[in-house]
Amino acid sequence: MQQTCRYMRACTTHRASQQLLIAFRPNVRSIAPRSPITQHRLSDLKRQVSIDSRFGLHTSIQHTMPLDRITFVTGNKGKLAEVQAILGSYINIDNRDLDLEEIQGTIEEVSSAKCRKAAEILKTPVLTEDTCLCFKALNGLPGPYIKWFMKSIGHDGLNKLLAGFEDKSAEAVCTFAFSEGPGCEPIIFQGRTEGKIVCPRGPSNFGWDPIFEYEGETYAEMDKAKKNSISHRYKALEKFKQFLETYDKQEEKTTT
Ligand SMILES: O=c1nc[nH]c2c1ncn2[C@H]1C[C@H](O)[C@@H](COP(=O)(O)OP(=O)(O)OP(=O)(O)O)O1
Ligand SMILES: [Mg+2]
Repeated sequence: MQQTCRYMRACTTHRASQQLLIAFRPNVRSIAPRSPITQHRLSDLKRQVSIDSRFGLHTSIQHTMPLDRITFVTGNKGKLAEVQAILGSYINIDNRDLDLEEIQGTIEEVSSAKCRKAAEILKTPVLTEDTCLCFKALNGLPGPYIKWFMKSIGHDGLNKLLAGFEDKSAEAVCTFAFSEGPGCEPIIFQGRTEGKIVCPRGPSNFGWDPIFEYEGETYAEMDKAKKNSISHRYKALEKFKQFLETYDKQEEKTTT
């Protein structure tokens, strides 16, 4: 289902500013569905906003911006192909490859930081993604640092990391972050698939696919449609799709 919203978006996460805008402009709606707006008296709101403006908080209104397309920011062709296959019939996907800094931290922190930066640069709704591969025997490492491990030690080295452990189980974790634009706090959608680390089997055209086995088949051995129906990425995108549908309904309700 594609979305065609015909109202303006108030690009602010500040609750009082949202309420004030809605009071004055019937065609302005909050863009922060996760933060319910409480009913304040308008005078209180005005006072709060003027107090806030002394501290430099400000509200920007973007022009009508239908959420019928989204920019997926990634330099990874494998990710892009899967996102297009899973999400392409729900929303139009543009791709940009930006060299975004990936900070150290929890999965959610890394993903949110990437998304905030992308929204600031592109000034448009953005989707970013960060993938982790977590070995149980190593307490979740390499986790978000899997890209650097892959580059330096490859499939063979990743297998050797687990040589001294009985437990070869691993979890693939996919974390999407969506922001509606600069200053809009990212919303996180995560999917996890459990598998185990094995010697490489199948074509080597996407990262660690050949060494991640799920129910007897590596991701690389699987037919693409099958991977896209059980993968960490699929599970995360299912949550994002639900969000898009809920969001669409909320917006329809507020425009009638
Ligand atoms: O389904 C997957 N199957 C196999 N390998 C995968 C998968 N998904 C990501 N990968 C690899 C790519 C990169 O080596 C690392 C994640 O690092 P990550 O920073 O998220 O990806 P990236 O830098 O290639 O692209 P981006 O521009 O979106 O940050 O795991
Ligand atoms: Mg990356």
